[in-house]
Amino acid sequence: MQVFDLSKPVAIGCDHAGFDYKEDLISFLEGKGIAFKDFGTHSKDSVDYPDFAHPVASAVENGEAAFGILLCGSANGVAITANKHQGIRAGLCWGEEIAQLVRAHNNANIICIPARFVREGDAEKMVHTFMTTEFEGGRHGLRVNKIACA
Ligand SMILES: O=C(CO)[C@H](O)[C@H](O)[C@H](O)COP(=O)(O)O
Repeated sequence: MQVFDLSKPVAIGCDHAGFDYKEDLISFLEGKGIAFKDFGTHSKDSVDYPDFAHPVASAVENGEAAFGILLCGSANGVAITANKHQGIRAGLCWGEEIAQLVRAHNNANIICIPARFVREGDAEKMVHTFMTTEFEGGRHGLRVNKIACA
């Protein structure tokens, strides 16, 4: 099922801790024929996660990207950063069920993956689940509508 507008690229970014997983997820997207925009980082050299999380969040926020994938060691840094952006709902996911719930209940538009705490294959499964799960709306829509601050 296509949930996101995949005529737009997927925005993906990470820090040094997420670099290997980002490369794996890029291969995963390529294997599915899904376009992506890689916002870096491009090596395992130590960097600061906000420098990569902000551009990914901006791309999703301004409609340039279908959805976002962010990775760092714990995923807390990228999630906290991305959620500073209006219209961004970035959810920290560590398993397929959480990836399903963050879409179905929270209408998340960025998945944040803790590379140092999940297996690479599980990251692929979570991204697949995230991008194929529809938002349920209903009572969850009422709640999501209450998230934004004026
Ligand atoms: O997990 C992170 C932020 O939430 C980052 O990946 C950092 O890398 C993490 O804080 C660990 O930092 P380090 O410089 O790799 O020791």
